[in-house]
Amino acid sequence: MTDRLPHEKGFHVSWDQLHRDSRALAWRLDGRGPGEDGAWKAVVAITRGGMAPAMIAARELGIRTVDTISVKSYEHQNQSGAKVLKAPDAEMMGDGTGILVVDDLVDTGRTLELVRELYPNAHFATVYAKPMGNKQVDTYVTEVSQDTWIFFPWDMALQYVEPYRGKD
Ligand SMILES: O=P(O)(O)OC[C@H]1O[C@H](OP(=O)(O)OP(=O)(O)O)[C@H](O)[C@@H]1O
Ligand SMILES: O=c1[nH]c(=O)c2nc[nH]c2[nH]1
Ligand SMILES: [Mg+2]
Repeated sequence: MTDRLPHEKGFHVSWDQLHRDSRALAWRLDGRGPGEDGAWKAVVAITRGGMAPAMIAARELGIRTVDTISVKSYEHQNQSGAKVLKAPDAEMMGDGTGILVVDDLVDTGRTLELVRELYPNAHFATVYAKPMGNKQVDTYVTEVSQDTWIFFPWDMALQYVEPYRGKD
């Protein structure tokens, strides 16, 4: 996105790390819902990046009702133009009460801002957060600096690298 700072650093997340961090997120949310015994009504993943963390959190918390919201961000000249391409079940969502909305990360906060406008009473959780957007998140696990690009395991592949001293 044009308004993002250049990314000086890279934060590489393996599947194993993502699993551990998503579990840690789930444990922080355990018993904090508005239902009996602090139960949550449902998990809603912001696609696509929120799907793996949402699945892990739903499994940890014993939540079987899982839905998705798809948000597409557009590059407009003067204002943000995020648009919902696919909404979760309206009856289930209501104003968001008891709903755990999960994404992989918050960066500028634009995606969560839009979803928050639609469901103001939902609880917003991400695994990773950058400072620009962290006020949009209720619960997260790890903060990285704004000039860090987070590389997720689904965007990466193992590759051969030359030895430091070159080939024999
Ligand atoms: O805080 P923001 O600046 O809005 O950025 C965060 C969003 O950007 C990425 O999704 P992206 O829109 O790239 O789509 P994807 O999840 O399908 O990869 C990420 O998964 C978050 O949803
Ligand atoms: O893979 C990603 N890494 C990031 O740091 C990021 N910020 C916004 N969208 C992102 N996607
Ligand atoms: Mg996303």
